[in-house]
Amino acid sequence: MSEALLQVRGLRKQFGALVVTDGVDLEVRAGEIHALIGPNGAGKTTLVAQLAGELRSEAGTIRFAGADITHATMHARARRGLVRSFQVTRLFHSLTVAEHLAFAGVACGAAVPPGLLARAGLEGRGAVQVDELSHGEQRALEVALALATRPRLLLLDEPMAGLGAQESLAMGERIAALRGECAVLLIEHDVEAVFRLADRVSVLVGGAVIASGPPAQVRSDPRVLAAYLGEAA
Ligand SMILES: Nc1ncnc2c1ncn2[C@@H]1O[C@H](COP(=O)(O)OP(=O)(O)OP(=O)(O)O)[C@@H](O)[C@H]1O
Repeated sequence: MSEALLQVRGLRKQFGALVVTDGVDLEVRAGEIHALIGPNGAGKTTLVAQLAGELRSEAGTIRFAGADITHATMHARARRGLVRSFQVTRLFHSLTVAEHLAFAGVACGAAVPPGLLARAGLEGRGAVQVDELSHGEQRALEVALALATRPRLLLLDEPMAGLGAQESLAMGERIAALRGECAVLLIEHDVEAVFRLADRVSVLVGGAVIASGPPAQVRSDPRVLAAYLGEAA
């Protein structure tokens, strides 16, 4: 079988005496929706920051699209197509949706893909200032901004957090529509949404991946039931 798009081996991060990720092994295949689940404090957000290049790792290797990117900067990773979504609420409140997208296009030196607003559920909202968008629309814009850079792997850290049931469903549909176009590594606490959406699921517990595979297999894995899903499902 060909090499996975993302190959993580033995990745480790500690803050002072606290070891947060510890020997993480993970593979994400091209075009798949891969969910990363696990209990609070398991190290999911830390791992995503290590993958995106925001946090340096103390040990381990990260290969992406055939290259060793373990020591690459965040920008170098993004140029290769490894991109995380950023919170628009941390960006420019007074800029419009269209202006944000134009910036994202300039930042990655590519034209914004056609139809991006419609695909993000933001059709007709280009002229609206970001601080006038609903929370759900802001989260949708975050995904659209990341997609504007034409990623090969999109890292999404809880894109459904704080959304209502309808908005969550719509976000799930938009993520599902990316399947085959770019790979997605999705951190999500809504276990039902994860098992509906993902092609494969990895379970992070205590800073290490204890199981990885198709949803049905992971869901019935005794180690996963004991360490996490027994309480969540
Ligand atoms: N910058 C930091 N400095 C010190 N400790 C940190 C830092 N970032 C995270 N931690 C600690 O690392 C542990 C893992 O945090 P992390 O946010 O990665 O877990 P998580 O799996 O994403 O949790 P959640 O599901 O609750 O979001 C926690 O104990 C957290 O307090």
